Amino acid sequence: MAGSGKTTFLQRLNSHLYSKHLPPYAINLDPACLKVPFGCNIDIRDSVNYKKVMQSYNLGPNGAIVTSLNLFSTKIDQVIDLISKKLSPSQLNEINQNNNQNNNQNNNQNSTENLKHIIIDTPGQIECFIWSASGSIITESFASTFPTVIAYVVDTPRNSSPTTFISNMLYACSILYKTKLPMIIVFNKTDIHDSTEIINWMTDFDLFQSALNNASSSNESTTSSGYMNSLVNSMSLMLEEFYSQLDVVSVSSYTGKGFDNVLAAIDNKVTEFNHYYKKERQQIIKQKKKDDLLKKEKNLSNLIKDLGINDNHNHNHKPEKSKINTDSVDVLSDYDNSDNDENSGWVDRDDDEPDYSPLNTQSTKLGSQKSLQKRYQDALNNSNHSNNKNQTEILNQMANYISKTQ
Ligand SMILES: Nc1nc2c(ncn2[C@@H]2O[C@H](COP(=O)(O)OP(=O)(O)OP(=O)(O)O)[C@@H](O)[C@H]2O)c(=O)[nH]1
Repeated sequence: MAGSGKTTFLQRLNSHLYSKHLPPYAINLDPACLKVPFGCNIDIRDSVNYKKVMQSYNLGPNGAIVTSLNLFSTKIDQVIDLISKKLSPSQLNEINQNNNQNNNQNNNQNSTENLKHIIIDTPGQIECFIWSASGSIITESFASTFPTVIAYVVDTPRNSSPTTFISNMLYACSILYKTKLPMIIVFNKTDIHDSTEIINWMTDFDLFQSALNNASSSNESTTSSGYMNSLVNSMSLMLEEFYSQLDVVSVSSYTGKGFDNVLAAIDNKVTEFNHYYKKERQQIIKQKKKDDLLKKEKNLSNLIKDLGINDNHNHNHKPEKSKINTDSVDVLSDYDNSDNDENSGWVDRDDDEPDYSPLNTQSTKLGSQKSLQKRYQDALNNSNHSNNKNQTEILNQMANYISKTQ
């Protein structure tokens, strides 16, 4: 939340880690801030000029933050590479094993650094980072390479009213479900307001309700208080499930109180990330790869159709009967007279319609980039235009171009 003390919190966390001889890798992603009060390894302001973005694209402050982040996100792979180079070989091995990759393994055998924490400051406006495309790209890139934890910094004095508290928790809830990453709620500024009562609201519904009643009775002039109370009450009940997924810490970035608890909570959430979240992420990435391949397959079919060349891929698409295991499950088609019925219940496709059936999607036809390349070549070889040397050459060039760009 804007002004909750994120930058001050990171400044204190940075110095706390230094005092423990665990210097972090610090990144600033807020292009609009005037000054970063801690030493940054990567600062978005070094690569993007926020004021120029505003002028060049004729944007307001928030639009310029989003555009600056968009520009920066195009280089996020380089950022990840740079950080990977700071990792020790054993850390890198662990990451590569977890990600089933072998690349980068030998790049930094000489690295003696033992980097344990990467801290990232983000713009305060939720819509600029969490709900923007570049924000998703940046968080996804980090989360698919390193264990990633979100610290949601709450301005404790400003959240002493139950209504503001619930609105803030709804914000946090939306971030948790959007990013699908483990989250720590950090109650900041406890040097000016104690957070114990607010934290108790998260576990004790009666306490929260009496605080809400007290607040509304002291503010009787508000005509909508009845509606507001019942809404806030139901929301607090709804958020119970959300609270159970959180680690909560109270800190003062001003005095430095509570930062050992922050480190303990981070360790706890990293373990949680490795146990639960990573599996889910890998599933998502796998599904995304499958969807991408399907999309490429569809685009290829459309291209081949547009070029007017023959593609044997879409013919003979009916699955072989022997491949369908009908022994274990009774299906309607069991009652069909399959000998008399030519199609055995399979609907004929148009000649030019690509086959997206599950059987086909799992086959080797969609298995790799190579198979797509082969399909181009086969289609070109079968082309009616094969006699025309020039045209085939052009088609070959196009096929090469497309396979490179995919
Ligand atoms: N008393 C007190 N003040 C704090 C604490 N943490 C931050 N502040 C003050 O809160 C104000 C906002 O802090 P920032 O760190 O700039 O907040 P931010 O969330 O990074 O702000 P944006 O990036 O603009 O959203 C500053 O005046 C800080 O000095 C704290 O623990 N105690």
